[in-house]
Amino acid sequence: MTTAGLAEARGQSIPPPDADSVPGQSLAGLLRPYRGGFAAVVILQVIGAVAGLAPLLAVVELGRTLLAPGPVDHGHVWIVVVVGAGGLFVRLLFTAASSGIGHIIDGQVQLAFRRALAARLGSVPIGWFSRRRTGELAKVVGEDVSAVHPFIAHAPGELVSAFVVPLVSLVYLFTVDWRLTLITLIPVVLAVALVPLMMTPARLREQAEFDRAMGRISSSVVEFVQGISVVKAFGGSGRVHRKFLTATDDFVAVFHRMVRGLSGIAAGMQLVLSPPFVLLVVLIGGEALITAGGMPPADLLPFLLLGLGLTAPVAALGHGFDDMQAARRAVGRIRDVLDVRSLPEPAHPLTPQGHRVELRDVRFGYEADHEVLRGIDLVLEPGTVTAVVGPSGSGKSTLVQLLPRFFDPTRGSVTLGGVDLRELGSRELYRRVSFVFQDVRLLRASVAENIALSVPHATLDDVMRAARLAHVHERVLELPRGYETVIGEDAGLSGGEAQRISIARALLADAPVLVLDEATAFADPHTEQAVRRALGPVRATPEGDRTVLVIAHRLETVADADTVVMLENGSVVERGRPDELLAQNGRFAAFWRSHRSAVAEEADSDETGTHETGSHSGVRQGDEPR
Ligand SMILES: Nc1ncnc2c1ncn2[C@@H]1O[C@H](COP(=O)(O)OP(=O)(O)OP(=O)(O)O)[C@@H](O)[C@H]1O
Repeated sequence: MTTAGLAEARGQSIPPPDADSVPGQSLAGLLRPYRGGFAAVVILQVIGAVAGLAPLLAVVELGRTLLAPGPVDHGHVWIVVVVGAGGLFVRLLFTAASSGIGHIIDGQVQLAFRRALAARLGSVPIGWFSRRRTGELAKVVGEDVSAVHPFIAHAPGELVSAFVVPLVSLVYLFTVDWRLTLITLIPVVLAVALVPLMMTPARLREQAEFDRAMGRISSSVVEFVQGISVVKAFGGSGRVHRKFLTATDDFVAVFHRMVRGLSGIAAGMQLVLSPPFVLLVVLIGGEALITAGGMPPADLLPFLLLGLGLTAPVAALGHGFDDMQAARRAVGRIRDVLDVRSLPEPAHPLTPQGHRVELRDVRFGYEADHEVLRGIDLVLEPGTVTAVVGPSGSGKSTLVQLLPRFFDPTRGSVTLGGVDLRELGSRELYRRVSFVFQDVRLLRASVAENIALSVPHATLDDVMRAARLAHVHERVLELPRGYETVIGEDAGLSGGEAQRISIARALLADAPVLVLDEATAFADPHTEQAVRRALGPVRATPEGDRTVLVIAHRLETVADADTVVMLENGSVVERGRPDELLAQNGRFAAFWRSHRSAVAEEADSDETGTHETGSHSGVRQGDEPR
């Protein structure tokens, strides 16, 4: 059973979000409210960029005035100096304002992204989490959202200024001398001409190989880190280490190939955009025009000063390219999460009558072309325990997860008290259905809070009563701060203890429908008693007899069940009372016999001391409460 325990904690405790609080927003939709802000950033940046030309033009004008024959016009010089200084001041003021607004918008956009992601994560099917690692989701909400920073805070302003300044300069230079302007553009034209050479199929193939080689390194590191205990215990470190070395060697080869292909073009680009080359072109062209074309020497000055700025757009496109690529990939991952379909909430929720559970021709597959449940018909009567048994992979976990609506069936329906679960509000659903699965998730909160997740107003007496029923009270009292002990901080719990806390949680919730996956990994006597307590004989709840569905692993649970359902390959192959099924000597009887001999063998090996306890498997403790 793989379902994230996060789901368990959520299902029993955190109120599901209201349907209308879940925004079905796309990225464009999220950015729409900031259109005005982006416009302000761009306008302020344009004004700042244009004003920034004033000091340069002032220098040009000063040069011309001072170099002109005849007496110097001091009044004119002063005006030019003041205009230049004023331009500089305006530039600083407006670009600072533009950058400030850009950063404020960035903060707001990041907050909006994180809120949208949180809302979406709160509304996706709980089962969706089972296929994702917590770290992967934390990366999307944390790092990936932060990675949009250059995209939102810097790109609009920087790009605008990188294009506006050369454009205005060009217009001005054309008015001075159109011939030298065209000559000054030669480096830009050469640089642009080199760009297609970076995009040839061979270069793109090398880029793709580079990405793949990076991916191989990352996955070999992840494999090593995640499986470090298994790798160490089973001596596989050599193999994993070799895999890492091969991945890095591969990467070096791919990187060399890519650099060899690109280096000539990149060097050429650097050369033509470099200030010495630009100045050389301007000087050679200017000199030719002065001597042969009759251009006044003072007119060379603006080209020397402004010519260097003309290459800025090309440089700007290259500069920050990696950041922008990273931001694009991050935005893609954010969009993937925002695009996950929410579990629809009914517009007009219905109220179930009683808590009879019925599955009618239920079909379900995680992938479209592979059905895991193939037409299940099942009725769970109140006051009865139904045990699901079957070989590994037969679909037991998938089946029971449909009751707390981890997924909706792809065909057929699951009803509770005559109401399709899809017509039931999720608050109502989790009030009526509680579950204890193997993958227990305890929050980094006190023991009392962990038990009272689903009933936040429960008194300490209620909590202790539930803990006693779940046979964990004595153990809690031994913890450093009793019920106030913060799990994962003040103390850790064994797998069985965590399982019992989770059972106490379900017992306190006292929901009329209980779904339980009996964990054999924590088969200590206390946990077994807790499971037995959860299954009965105290089956009555304030709302009538409890309906229980259990994935049974222990023979006692199977024998005590009212009904046994034998699953094979996603279909019910036998069902009935356990003794009757045994008497029929069919599939269940065969399964029972092989199970019993396996248990006997295990007991023998226990006696010889070779039994594995697996005490911590499937338990995550000390997660931050949400
Ligand atoms: N999250 C998932 N994504 C894709 N396939 C899944 C997922 N969870 C289970 N499956 C597949 O669905 C099938 C049924 O799995 P399920 O866990 O329901 O069986 P099970 O009877 O509970 O097995 P076990 O007793 O080993 O826990 C298996 O083939 C499994 O690989």
